[in-house]
Amino acid sequence: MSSHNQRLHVAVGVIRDGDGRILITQRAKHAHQGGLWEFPGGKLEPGEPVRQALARELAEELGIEVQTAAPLIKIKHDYGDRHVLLDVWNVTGFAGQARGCEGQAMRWIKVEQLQDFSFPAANLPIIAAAQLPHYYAILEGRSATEAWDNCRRILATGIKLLQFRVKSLPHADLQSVLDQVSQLCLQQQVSLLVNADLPVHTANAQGLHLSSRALLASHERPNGYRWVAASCHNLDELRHAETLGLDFAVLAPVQATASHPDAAPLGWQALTELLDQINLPVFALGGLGPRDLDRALAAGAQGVAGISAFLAAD
Ligand SMILES: Nc1nc2c([nH]c(=O)n2[C@H]2C[C@H](O)[C@@H](COP(=O)(O)OP(=O)(O)OP(=O)(O)O)O2)c(=O)[nH]1
Ligand SMILES: [Mg+2]
Repeated sequence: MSSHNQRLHVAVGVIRDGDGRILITQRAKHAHQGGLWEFPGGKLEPGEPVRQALARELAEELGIEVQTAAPLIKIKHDYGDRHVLLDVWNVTGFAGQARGCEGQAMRWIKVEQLQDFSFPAANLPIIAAAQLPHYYAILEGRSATEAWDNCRRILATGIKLLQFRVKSLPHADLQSVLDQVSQLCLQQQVSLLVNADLPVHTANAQGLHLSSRALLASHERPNGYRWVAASCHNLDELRHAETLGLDFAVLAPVQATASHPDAAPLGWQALTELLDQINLPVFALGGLGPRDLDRALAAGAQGVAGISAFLAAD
C-alpha cells in the first residue's frame, strides 16, 4: 500500500461557546489545504485514542482543556495526495480562553455564517452536521385538528427541525394546515421540511423531504431549498442521497415499531456499520425517542427522529 492510500486519522472539534457560536481557525499557507478555514484539530499519534488526541490537539493549538465532547460525524475523504478520516466531535464544554497558539487566525462565528468561509472539500457534510440539531420530529395527524394539535405539542418540546408528513389528512385540508404550521414554525425559528409526496405548495418551507421512492427516482438535488433530506432503509439509498448532495438522511427502522410491525429492525450494530460507510448526517428512526440520543451519537448518527416520541403531554 502506498503512503497515500493509508488513511490519516484526524481528530476535529466543532467547539461551541455558551451562545452557540463556533470556533474556526485558518490553516497555515504552506500546510495541506493551506489558507482554508478549518475546525481545529490534528492527527492522532500511533495508538492514541481519538478522544485523547482531540484534547491534546485543542490544548496545543488553542490552549483550552476539553471538558465535554460527543461524536458528531466521521468523514472519509480522498484528496488525491492524501486520504483522511476526519473524526469530528462536538465540544460543548471547555476550560480556558481559546487563542491561536500557533499564530493561526481564529474567529468565533454564528452557525449560519459557516457558509461564508472557504473550507476544505471534505468539510461540506461537517458544516451540515454542525448546523443541524440532534432531533428531527415528524408531524402526522388524521385530521386537521389533530395535526395542528400535534404540531403545537411537538414545538412545545423545543424541537427545531420538523417534517410535515400528514399523509392521512384529506387532501382538501392539506394546504391550509401546512400554511398554519409553516407560520408557527417561522415564528419559532423551526426549520420545516415538507414531504415531497404531498400535493402542496412548499413556498413557505425551508426544505423538502424525499421518500425513499422519490429519492431513487431523483437524478439531481431538487433546487431552491435550504434543506433537502431523504428517507433511507439501506446502504444503496444512503449512497444515493450522498451522491445527490442531500443535506441529511433518516435511516429506519432501527428498533421495532408499532407503526411498521412487518419491517425487520436494523439494530444498533447494523446502524453503526452502515453509518461508517457514508459521509452524511443521518437521524436514526424507528422505536426511538430522546432517551436514545447518546446511543445514536455513539453509533455515528446525527441524532434521533421520531413521530410519537416528540409529542409532549399537554
Ligand atoms: N483539523 C482539521 N483538519 C482538516 C479539516 N478538514 C480537512 O480536510 N482536514 C484535513 C487537512 C489535513 O490533511 C488533515 C489534518 O492534518 P494536519 O496536518 O493539519 O494535522 P496537525 O494539526 O496534526 O498538523 P501538524 O501538527 O502535523 O502540523 O485533515 C478540518 O476541518 N480540521
Ligand atoms: Mg491541526
